[in-house]
Amino acid sequence: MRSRNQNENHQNNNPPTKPKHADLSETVLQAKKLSVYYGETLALQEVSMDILKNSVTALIGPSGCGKSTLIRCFNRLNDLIDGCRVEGKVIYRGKDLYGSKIDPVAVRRRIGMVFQKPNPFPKSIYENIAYGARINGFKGDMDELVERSLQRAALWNEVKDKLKTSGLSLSGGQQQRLCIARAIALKPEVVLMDEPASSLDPISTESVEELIHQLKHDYTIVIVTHNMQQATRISDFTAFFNAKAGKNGKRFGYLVEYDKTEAIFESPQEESTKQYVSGRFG
Ligand SMILES: Nc1ncnc2c1ncn2[C@@H]1O[C@H](COP(=O)(O)OP(=O)(O)OP(=O)(O)O)[C@@H](O)[C@H]1O
Repeated sequence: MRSRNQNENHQNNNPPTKPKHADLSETVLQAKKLSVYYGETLALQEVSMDILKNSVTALIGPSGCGKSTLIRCFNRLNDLIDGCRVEGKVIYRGKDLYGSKIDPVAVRRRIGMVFQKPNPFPKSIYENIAYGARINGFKGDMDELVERSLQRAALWNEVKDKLKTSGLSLSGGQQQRLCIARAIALKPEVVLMDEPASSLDPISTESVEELIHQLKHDYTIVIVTHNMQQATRISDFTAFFNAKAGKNGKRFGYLVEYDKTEAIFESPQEESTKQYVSGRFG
């Protein structure tokens, strides 16, 4: 637990981990002194934070402070980036996801990802859900899984009469809900979302936000967003990241402050958080 007097000049020697007033919640994911390098360049320094079950945690901060880098660590997507190296740990269900015996594909089944731009497969709406389930060995009633996943993603009523048409024929907002349906069909415990509404119009954004709000009853959600109103609307906890130059002059990201969302926006403890959430920088 962070001290309210902690000074960010401490350079994360004693970083915040749990948001305040959240001690009773169960920790699902835990970053422990997590640093990420691209080649020799430090991108993110020693992040320690707990992600709490059945909550929405927003990662906010100026461009380049490492939000996407961090969220990709939570399901080992950074493995797919050449030259990306991770130090420290990500603990999920008592195991370090970066341990030698961990299968990253299995990790991504439990910890799904929804990206900024909707990326449905060039297949039918039905197959967008069924394909992933099938290759992951699903043997149950596929029609039922497709319907349930689309229901859960608040898309069923709009697509139930055209399940055979291409997922690419849907609007941007519908495509993003299809991608969310595809992610939850695999029954993940955690859903990571990297700016899931930033390419959507306001009405589609509202429906995706409403969906996120509902999904947290069954899933744990971590979302990167540049939209601070969105963070206040949908998240329970907010982590503010910033970037600064190291001795070599290169900038790296670090966690400044992590707390309940209302505390971050109404009574932030760090000056840079205050400036960021009031729109004075970034
Ligand atoms: N694939 C990559 N290869 C090399 N460097 C990268 C790569 N991805 C990110 N970086 C660098 O890592 C740092 C953090 O980038 P990242 O995209 O994680 O920040 P961000 O906070 O998500 O930014 P934004 O808000 O602009 O999306 C930046 O300096 C960026 O240039």
